[in-house]
Amino acid sequence: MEMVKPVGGPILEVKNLTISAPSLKKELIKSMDLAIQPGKMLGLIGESGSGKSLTAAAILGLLPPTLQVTGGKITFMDLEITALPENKARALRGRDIAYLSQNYQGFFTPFIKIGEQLVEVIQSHGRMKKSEAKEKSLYWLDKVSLPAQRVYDSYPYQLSGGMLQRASIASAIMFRPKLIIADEPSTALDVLTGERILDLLVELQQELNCSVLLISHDLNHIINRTEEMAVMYGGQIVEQGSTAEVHRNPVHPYTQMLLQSRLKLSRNIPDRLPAMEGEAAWVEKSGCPFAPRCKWASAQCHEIPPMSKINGSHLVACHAVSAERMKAYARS
Ligand SMILES: Nc1ncnc2c1ncn2[C@@H]1O[C@H](COP(=O)(O)OP(=O)(O)OP(=O)(O)O)[C@@H](O)[C@H]1O
Repeated sequence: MEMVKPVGGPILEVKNLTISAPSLKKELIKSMDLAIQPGKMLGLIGESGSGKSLTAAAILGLLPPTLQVTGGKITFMDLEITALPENKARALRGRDIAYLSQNYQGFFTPFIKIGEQLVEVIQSHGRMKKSEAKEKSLYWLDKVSLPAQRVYDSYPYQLSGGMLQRASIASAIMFRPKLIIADEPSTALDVLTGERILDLLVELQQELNCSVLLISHDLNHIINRTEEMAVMYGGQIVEQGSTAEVHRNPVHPYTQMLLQSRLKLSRNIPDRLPAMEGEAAWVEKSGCPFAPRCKWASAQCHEIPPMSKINGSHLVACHAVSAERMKAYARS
């Protein structure tokens, strides 16, 4: 499939995307706008149930049959993914768009050696002799800092969690994808192994010069590793912009709450961290999704707030952000 990258434009653009569950008469993602620039890492953060994985599934063309895209579109390079027939979407997945999930245990079939599985993946995407496919597999296993030959000859159950996640990364990047969707790739690992996996992802992104959508519920991961970030609540993006700017100047009350409840290294550690009040399931159905947990909520919040520009690429959807406050941010 020939694709042309729009000059100067994003590699992936999600425009006004709405995903619905018709049987439940419910919109799970509402009017979402998101763009990832070539060679950049964008972090998507939100509590459980906010819609991060559904966004990933829609980009991959893998929404369950009970859900539908009922508005908007997703464009990758110059292709409208949301309008692609399944065979074309399948050709895109695993080749131009790679997917990494937290479920590395389920990535490989248990009783087939890793090497055999990698060779099969390579051969399924094009003609290549087995010996060449083996060489390619060993190259990428080595690239993710694994003892290549040993892992190639191992069954999945013979590897540790961190090694398996590295092997799944090798499999995902073997075709030098233009976009990697990493959905909580470190969540199921211990803290240090998880950090190393994220470091590896950043290294590979720079080496391959590809774009990454890093999905996480851990704000530290997003702040430490991404250039742009988007904050999701109840199926909507409530704030987005450069990570440094959103970190320095969080404007949406939800982003502020997330940042306040973050664990930081400090000499003066408080006895108790400020807890985030309420539950992620408290979502306003027809207005600002965060209204039920927001201390600034007013009657106006029964309507969906438009995205307003704070400065540069920094955008926020909040009625409580007054014009004066925006001007003050723009001046700071
Ligand atoms: N097949 C489905 N049918 C109906 N509702 C669904 C379906 N899949 C997901 N949902 C709902 O859509 C919302 C978003 O789910 P999603 O899995 O995208 O959340 P998430 O932010 O990825 O959460 P987590 O961090 O726990 O994975 C949730 O309320 C979830 O219950």
